Amino acid sequence: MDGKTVRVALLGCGTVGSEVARLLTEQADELAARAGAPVELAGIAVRRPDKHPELPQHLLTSDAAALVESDVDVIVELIGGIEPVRTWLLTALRKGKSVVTANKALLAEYSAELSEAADSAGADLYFEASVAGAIPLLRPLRESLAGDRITKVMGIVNGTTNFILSAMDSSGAGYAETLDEASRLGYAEADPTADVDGYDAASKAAILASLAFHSRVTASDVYREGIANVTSSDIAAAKALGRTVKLLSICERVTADDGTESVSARVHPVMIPRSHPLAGVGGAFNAVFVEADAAGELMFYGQGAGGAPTASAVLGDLVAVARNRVLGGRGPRESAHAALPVRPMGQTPTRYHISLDVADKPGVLAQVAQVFAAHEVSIAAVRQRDRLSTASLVIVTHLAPDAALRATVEEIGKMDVVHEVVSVMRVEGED
Ligand SMILES: NC(=O)C1=CN([C@@H]2O[C@H](COP(=O)(O)OP(=O)(O)OC[C@H]3O[C@@H](n4cnc5c(N)ncnc54)[C@H](O)[C@@H]3O)[C@@H](O)[C@H]2O)C=CC1
Ligand SMILES: N[C@@H](CC=O)C(=O)O
Ligand code: NA
Repeated sequence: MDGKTVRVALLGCGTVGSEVARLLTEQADELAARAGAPVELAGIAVRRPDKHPELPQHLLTSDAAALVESDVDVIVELIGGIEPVRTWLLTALRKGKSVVTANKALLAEYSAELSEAADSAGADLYFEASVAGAIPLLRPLRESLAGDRITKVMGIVNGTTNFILSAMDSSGAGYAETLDEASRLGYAEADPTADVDGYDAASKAAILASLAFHSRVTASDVYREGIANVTSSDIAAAKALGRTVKLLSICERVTADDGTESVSARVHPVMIPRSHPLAGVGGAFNAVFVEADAAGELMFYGQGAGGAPTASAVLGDLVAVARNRVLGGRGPRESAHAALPVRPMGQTPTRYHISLDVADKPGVLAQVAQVFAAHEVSIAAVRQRDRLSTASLVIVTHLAPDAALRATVEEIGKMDVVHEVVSVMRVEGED
């Protein structure tokens, strides 16, 4: 062992923090060998020390701010949320302490400020656990693909919603009971509306788009729809067409006709063919496709949530920052030099699947088709099935600006011949 001991402060000891504490203790010798110096857990900030008889009592404190200011080299932040964590981490970075965090909500809004603080003091800011849990994804984007031009990053990055959608699809299980189960298993956020309303996936999309396109994309730049409005009708409509419903984060480099580039970053439910590789990603697993000019298509797959998988990514970062300190170097800095603007959702090209119950009489299909034509939306496929007095009409469009598709759906919903708009959902993964 050649370096001096790296002293670590752990902030938060819940689902992920408790696994980090366990692995740090159990694997101390291995971690020291990999880092080049002993990695010592110097203190653990918890809200109520008396509630943690399982932890070494001499390490516990309820004063996280004081622990941050104490003689430690690295802060591992696993509390979550914006404040007071943001202030503590800025203080730590400005004093040259390195930070490892899984806090996507914080990074998606304040990564510029945090990175500047890290740069000015020569400290490291690592956050592999913040997106897709255990899956090595951010370091491949930041480092392995630094020589390529990434065009798209698309995937399932929220374990809780994937767990719920998989259950709805396979067993028809209810939404609320499946969400409770996801919380019990440690997948859901402290406030699970962050998962089901798509905020968590939007934060992750912001982090992914920023890294992939060397730009600054914040969570508020990301178009967001969660799964709260996904109904059993949507699931059934998808099944009837050999598709399934997934909540995807989609980050794309969009090139306009005049050659100018922008970034589209969005989170919403989509229908994808059952044959698509993302369709088979079940439970709390995550999977992300990356497309790059030279590399072509890459797929990253693994456990995206849960204590131990997330702790794996945290410890990987911890070894990296400890090694950097031992060797006297730093990891890669934030790279936002391309500064691409964010394209509004309305101008982003998407495709829709629309299921309608319409009056079963001549000319209805032509009337519906006229509305599409009026909005310059071209239809890729139509399927009609007659029932007693109504017909079911399923329409899949070609790519069109999302605003035009929305306007089409709104107008169709108002037509007298349309009895019900049964399901409307964007489509991905088809030619
Ligand atoms: N659970 C998961 O699967 C994943 C979680 N994350 C992120 O990791 C972070 C931690 O998540 P979990 O462990 O799931 O949350 P958790 O809610 O289980 O743990 C957070 C802990 O922080 C403690 N805490 C709150 N305020 C504190 C304070 N002022 N001082 C000391 N402790 C305080 C809470 O009492 C709780 O024990 C969050 O940022 C979350 O978004 C990231 C990837 C996956
Ligand atoms: N709540 C998140 C946890 C991991 O980031 C999820 O469900 O994916
Ligand atoms: Na990860």
